[in-house]
Amino acid sequence: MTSKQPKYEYVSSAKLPTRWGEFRIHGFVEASGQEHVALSYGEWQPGEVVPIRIHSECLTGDALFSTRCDCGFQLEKALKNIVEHGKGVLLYLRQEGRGIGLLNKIRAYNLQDNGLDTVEANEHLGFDADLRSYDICKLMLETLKVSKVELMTNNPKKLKALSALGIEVVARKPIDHGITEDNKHYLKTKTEKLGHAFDPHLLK
Ligand SMILES: Nc1nc2c(ncn2[C@@H]2O[C@H](COP(=O)(O)OP(=O)(O)OP(=O)(O)O)[C@@H](O)[C@H]2O)c(=O)[nH]1
Ligand SMILES: [Zn+2]
Repeated sequence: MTSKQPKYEYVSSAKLPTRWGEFRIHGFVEASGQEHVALSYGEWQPGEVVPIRIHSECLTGDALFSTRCDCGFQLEKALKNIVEHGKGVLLYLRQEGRGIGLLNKIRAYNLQDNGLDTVEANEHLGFDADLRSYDICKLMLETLKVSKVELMTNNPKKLKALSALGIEVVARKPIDHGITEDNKHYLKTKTEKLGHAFDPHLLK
């Protein structure tokens, strides 16, 4: 008899107090060994619409205060929104650099310092513009008993990916927070080439 190994595993959870309130952190691991975490706040009934953010790892923006991108600002805003709303989930996916990894992202930044845009830089290095997968979100949300969501994002790919996984996306909440002179060009490129829904007035 053959038994199919689960592709992902839920490992454990613990309290995670933050500057904005006390979350719970949940650990997940993929068969490849890649680790991810989810932060949950508050409680909900089965079938209730829960505000969520799917955030891809950005060490430079999330932890090192970089203003080259909007990631750190969005992360902080998402956690604040969740606490203000009284409930919600942050899925923190460890797919740094849109899936190319930290050191390749630094290579891509170097190319951008020399004139390429964020998409051209990825392509110059031999990668697609965006290598991320959102498949693990299904297990993470199932584990947290979330089936209907309001998604904080400007990225249409995340909406499509969740719907394809059978998660009902009831609404999109824009998260256009953290636009700086350092990241305007990057955000414009994401709007023009990757389909992000940014209000063009904000990027002038
Ligand atoms: N390859 C590459 N990755 C980048 C660059 N700048 C930021 N990133 C990565 O882009 C990802 C941004 O992820 P998210 O915060 O989920 O943002 P998003 O896909 O733009 O979608 P929303 O913020 O939800 O609208 C992170 O993994 C960053 O590390 C870059 O110039 N090149
Ligand atoms: Zn970033």
